[in-house]
Amino acid sequence: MDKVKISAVSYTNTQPFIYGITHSDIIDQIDLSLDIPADCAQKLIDNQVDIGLIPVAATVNMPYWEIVSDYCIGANGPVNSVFIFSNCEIHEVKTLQLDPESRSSNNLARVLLKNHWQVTPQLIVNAPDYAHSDDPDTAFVQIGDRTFDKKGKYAYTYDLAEVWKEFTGLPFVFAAWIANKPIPQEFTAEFSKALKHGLDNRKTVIANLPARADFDLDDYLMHKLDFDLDADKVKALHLFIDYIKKLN
Ligand SMILES: C=C(O[C@@H]1C=C(C(=O)O)C=C[C@H]1O)C(=O)O
Repeated sequence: MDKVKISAVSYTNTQPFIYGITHSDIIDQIDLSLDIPADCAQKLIDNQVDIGLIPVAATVNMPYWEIVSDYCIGANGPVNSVFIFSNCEIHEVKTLQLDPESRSSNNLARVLLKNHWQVTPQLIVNAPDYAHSDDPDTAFVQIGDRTFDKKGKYAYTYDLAEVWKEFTGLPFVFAAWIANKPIPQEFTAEFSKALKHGLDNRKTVIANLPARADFDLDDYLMHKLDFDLDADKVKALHLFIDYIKKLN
């Protein structure tokens, strides 16, 4: 059988899954690549891979997709790695610079700005520096490890999973394991077991990560991230997709 091609997110949030996959026999059946979230999505859309840990917002452009496994990159309340940082209070924002590596959080920011905060800033997709502007009315979507040392560096900080929870009462799913074609059940069952193995060994994963003085990796991987794709998260995923479709 050909190997199953899989693209996973190259950030710290995915390290438990990578540990589980690479410490299970299923690794012999997998051709694994690590990519930024936007590229995970593009590879799945372009059929360069069969399964991706892709930003759920990217499913909006896919003719066929199915969820693989009961695991995801989610949060039930603050996630501590997905923010709008801003030079001004959120209601004053005139320009929003998007994060080029994101698909879900850029859309989550737009959904919350429109429906929760009720402001409609101009969007900048390819800012010269996505993380910086001297303009006093500019805000920035930022995700992943690049945010770990950023809190306190901007005048205002908004954790987008926390604001989504205030807005909907629900957890949030940033990325899920999604296939662009039907995957044999024998494979998905073993793949799920490998993912669970990684989650069960998070303490080992954390011990193996380079320690950081500026970020609590244990709190992030054990508490802030919520990896279980439970019924509330599936509900949130579909609600989010509905909001995205109503954006324009
Ligand atoms: C929690 C996070 O979730 C992520 C956010 C994503 C996005 O905005 O498209 C995609 C994958 C996840 O890595 C994060 O990266 O900090």
